[in-house]
Amino acid sequence: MIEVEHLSKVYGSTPAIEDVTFAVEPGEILGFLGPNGAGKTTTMRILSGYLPASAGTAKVAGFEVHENSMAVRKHIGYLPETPPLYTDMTVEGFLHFVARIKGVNAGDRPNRVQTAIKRCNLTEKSQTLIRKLSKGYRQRVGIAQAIVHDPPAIILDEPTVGLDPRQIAEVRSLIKNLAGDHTVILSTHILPEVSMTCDRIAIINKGRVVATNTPENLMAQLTGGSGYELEVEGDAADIQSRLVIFLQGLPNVKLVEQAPSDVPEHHKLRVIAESGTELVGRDIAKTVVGAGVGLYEMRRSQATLEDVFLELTTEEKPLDAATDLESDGESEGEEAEPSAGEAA
Ligand SMILES: Nc1ncnc2c1ncn2[C@@H]1O[C@H](COP(=O)(O)OP(=O)(O)OP(=O)(O)O)[C@@H](O)[C@H]1O
Repeated sequence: MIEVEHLSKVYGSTPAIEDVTFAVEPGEILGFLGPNGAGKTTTMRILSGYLPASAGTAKVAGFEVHENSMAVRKHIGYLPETPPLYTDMTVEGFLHFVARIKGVNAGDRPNRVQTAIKRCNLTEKSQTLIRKLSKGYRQRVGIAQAIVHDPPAIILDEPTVGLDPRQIAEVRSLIKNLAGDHTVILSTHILPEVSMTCDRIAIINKGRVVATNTPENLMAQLTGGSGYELEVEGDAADIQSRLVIFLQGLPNVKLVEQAPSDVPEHHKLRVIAESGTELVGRDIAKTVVGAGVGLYEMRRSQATLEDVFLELTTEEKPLDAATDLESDGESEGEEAEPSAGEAA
């Protein structure tokens, strides 16, 4: 449904994205995750047909975004970071207006507008002027304008920014309900957002896609993934010379790390599994006891999405072959300012 190949964008002499490649399957929700300034908005604006790329291609529903930008706008719903709303219109009036400019037939418009209003829980506000709405309701109108023409692909740039926790939960469940019938790309730098909402994640850092995979696979591939955390009691020299060495000799153990502890004789260890393998907890417990060390506590630890994100965006360390990696790309392009009225 969405295919991006070797896409680059340069603003003046500043590269914003370089050689970005990924695909989104029909009905899938892809989380586009990256720190501030990573290039998420730039990629989304190119995909929506509002910004020309400097190099590479992007196709939505089979249409090349630059060559067929009008067709793309009909097949895509776009919610920019700041929804462009005509605040002197009522919710329903604005959605009729957007439906018209998106090419929905006059006969179909009332039905499409009512469907978008219902899906976004806007029924009680449908006759309210947009300027009188709270931020949460405005965001829902932003999503309603993105789906009113029933596009197969929807692109949402930071859809929950500035919302309160209840509104965030509502917007997330709305997005989940859109999947299946629609292909969704959701940009965010909020980690729980992607793990709760998305089927797959593309992590972008400094303009490059550094990983694309399911959240589970990313966590499984992470170096220093799953393992056990131990709290043990004993002489520091014994821990170092015996226990750590014994633990390191167990099958599938990649590394044994020692964390600082405030209490003397009380030590915290982390036993980390080789990528893609599991450790046997019973063997670890036996090893501790066999080394003559007291075992206070032992619990499984799993790499979190935050670990993955920090590892990939702090050091730009690529994952293994199951992850899409991008190579260098060169491009040139023009300066572009965000255009007004992107939704419309
Ligand atoms: N109109 C512009 N002119 C010049 N440089 C720009 C322009 N828009 C973005 N950039 C630069 O391009 C890079 C990518 O910006 P972009 O807005 O795409 O990142 P982002 O991942 O969406 O960030 P954020 O999460 O902060 O919105 C940044 O270095 C930014 O400063």
